[in-house]
Amino acid sequence: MLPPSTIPIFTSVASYREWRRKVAEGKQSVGFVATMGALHEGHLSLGRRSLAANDLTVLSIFVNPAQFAPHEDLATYPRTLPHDLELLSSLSLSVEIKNGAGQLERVTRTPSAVFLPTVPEMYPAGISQDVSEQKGTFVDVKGYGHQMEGRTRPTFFRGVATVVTKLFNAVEPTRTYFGQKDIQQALLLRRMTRDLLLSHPTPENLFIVPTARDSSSKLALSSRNAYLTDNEREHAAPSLYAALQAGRQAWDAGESKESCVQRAYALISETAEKLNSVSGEKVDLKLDYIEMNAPESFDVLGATVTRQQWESEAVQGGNSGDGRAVIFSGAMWVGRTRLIDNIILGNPRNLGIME
Ligand SMILES: Nc1ncnc2c1ncn2[C@@H]1O[C@H](COP(=O)(O)OP(=O)(O)OP(=O)(O)O)[C@@H](O)[C@H]1O
Ligand SMILES: CC(C)(CO)[C@@H](O)C(=O)[O-]
Ligand code: BAL
Repeated sequence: MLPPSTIPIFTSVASYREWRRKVAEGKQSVGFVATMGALHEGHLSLGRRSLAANDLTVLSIFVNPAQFAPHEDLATYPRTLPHDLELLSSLSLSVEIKNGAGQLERVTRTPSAVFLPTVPEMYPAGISQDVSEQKGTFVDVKGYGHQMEGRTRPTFFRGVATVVTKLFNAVEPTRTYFGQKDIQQALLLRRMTRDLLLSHPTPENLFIVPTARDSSSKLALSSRNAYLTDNEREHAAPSLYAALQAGRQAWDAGESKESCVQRAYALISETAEKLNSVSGEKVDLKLDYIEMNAPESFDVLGATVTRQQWESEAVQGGNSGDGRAVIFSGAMWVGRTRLIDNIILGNPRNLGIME
């Protein structure tokens, strides 16, 4: 039984498509936000971007087994559907639009539909989390899924690209919105839409929305933050963003990549030492990686590269010269919770990140 919702919920591709067909007759634009639920302000910020630019907004909630490795947290991933639906019911945005007579009119937009498919609906042939057992059709964005997050989660992007292709095929969005928090995911999906010649959405219509953060600690909002204890959330988790900021300062001051990464490492080590020297609840803080990567290839920057060298090097496709962007990202374990975060060194607009 589904919890009550003021927004229509579609649990099958067929029922969604029937609704979508009627919408298409009215030639209305459809904005789409894909989520795994346990919604928070980060998801809502994506929703608002969609409401601002589209006649209709569809959100999906689907915890995709294919992107979790067998040892990962699929079973315990937070599932909070009633609360998610409440949040979506109170999501609205007042926008000015041109009416049929060409006059400006103020209207209030709210989400139009929630796509809430079951696992068999998304994987009719079944799905194993073990890639060696999988059969059928999968989408692999070759060459872009093994760096950064892909080093620790080698099958993650295959699972993401596969499910997002299915979601795009089902939802047929005009525009779609992904979060900068998962920057590799967003850039890889944009590449996928280009490589697969998708029309719903086109690559230009895949938008990347800046990371929503806790207003005081600056911790990136994330569904998995629900795993954190109060102590971990307050004292340990914010050190990842602080470490990235320390590295940024060094980059801006002209230090080499290696030195920037070391400064970031140092900040996390100091935090870990401090936490372990005070009595009380033990906080187990372990860095997975902190690295700088080129946004076009995800290649790791050379150890001696400085900002000046990076900006003076020519690259194809707009991301060169002043403000040439670098992805500075990291992942860290706080107890049993794996957190990720990133900042863009240089101009985020060079990567098509919204303001
Ligand atoms: N803090 C955030 N700011 C902006 N976008 C976000 C934020 N957190 C998640 N998103 C985006 O919301 C979309 C759905 O993400 P998802 O449902 O996995 O949430 P999540 O908080 O990233 O969960 P997890 O803890 O599993 O990483 C993705 O495009 C993701 O990048
Ligand atoms: C894009 C996505 C919804 C695919 O399952 C997921 O990876 C996420 O929530 O970021
Ligand atoms: N937001 C990314 C989803 C995942 O970690 O599985």
